[in-house]
Amino acid sequence: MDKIATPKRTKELISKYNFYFSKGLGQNFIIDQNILNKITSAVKITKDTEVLEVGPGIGSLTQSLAEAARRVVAVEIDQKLIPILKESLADYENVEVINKDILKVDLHKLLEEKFEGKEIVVVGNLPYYITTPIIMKFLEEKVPITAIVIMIQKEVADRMKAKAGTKDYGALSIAVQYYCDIENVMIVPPSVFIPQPKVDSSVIRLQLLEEPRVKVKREDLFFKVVKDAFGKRRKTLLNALSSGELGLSKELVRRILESCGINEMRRGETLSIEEFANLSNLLAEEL
Ligand SMILES: C[S@@+](CC[C@H](N)C(=O)[O-])C[C@H]1O[C@@H](n2cnc3c(N)ncnc32)[C@H](O)[C@@H]1O
Repeated sequence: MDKIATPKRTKELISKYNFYFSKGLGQNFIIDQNILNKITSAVKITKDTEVLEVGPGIGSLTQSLAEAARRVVAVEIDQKLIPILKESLADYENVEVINKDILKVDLHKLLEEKFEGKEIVVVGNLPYYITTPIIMKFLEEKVPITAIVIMIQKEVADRMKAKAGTKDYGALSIAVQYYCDIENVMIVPPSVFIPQPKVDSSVIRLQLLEEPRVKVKREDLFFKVVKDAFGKRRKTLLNALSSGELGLSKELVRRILESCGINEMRRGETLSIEEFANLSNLLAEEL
């Protein structure tokens, strides 16, 4: 079948199958082939590239990916889309569609079963209601992937990229920057989707680092310190860390901050990822 990313072809397919959009599943389909071409080129496909696509919808992006990549496995939760995908992807022998919730998939098993594993890239115009859980699942489970190329709400992309001391900087910035380098691909207006979302979207490429950006003694502790520090943004570090889930005493927090050379009156949002690592490493020795 020829390319379906035009308003006319998309509407034809949707009406042929009596498909109705589910807002709850974050369904906004791209109807502009140029955008799909740019996403596909951001995947930086080589002869070894295998793609795991999250949420193929009616298969518009899947078509472009399948033309360039060695293999595409697309995981779609909505059973109503499966017959449409069968039709739109009928000509692509290197595509497999799996009708599952990506959050419930055993990713290591899936990758092992479906791919050769030389270079796996996760790609998706993600359902916005679960963007962060999806990305964090891939990162935290340490799935052997090279990169993640995703379209997400611009506001969420801004938070991922944010640097210390800015208003967007938070636990999400640290979590993503701990595992990845982040590259901007483009900003996408609502007009290229049906139905149109209310906000701008961003396409970004997360390039997985070979080693996390900073060395930490205990990863769980590092992320707990980050969580507590940002939990109460208006509090000083001393107060935030001594009233957080870690249950640390003021005396201990004061001593650790002093050993790290961090002023206790600073707020979590001013600490760099290196400072958080330093702090959690000293704490690891005391707990
Ligand atoms: C924003 S749409 C993108 C559709 C298509 N890739 C495009 O760009 O036109 C998000 C897609 O993710 C699917 N989806 C939502 N939640 C999902 C989940 N938990 N697992 C897998 N797919 C999901 C939706 O049904 C929808 O098809």
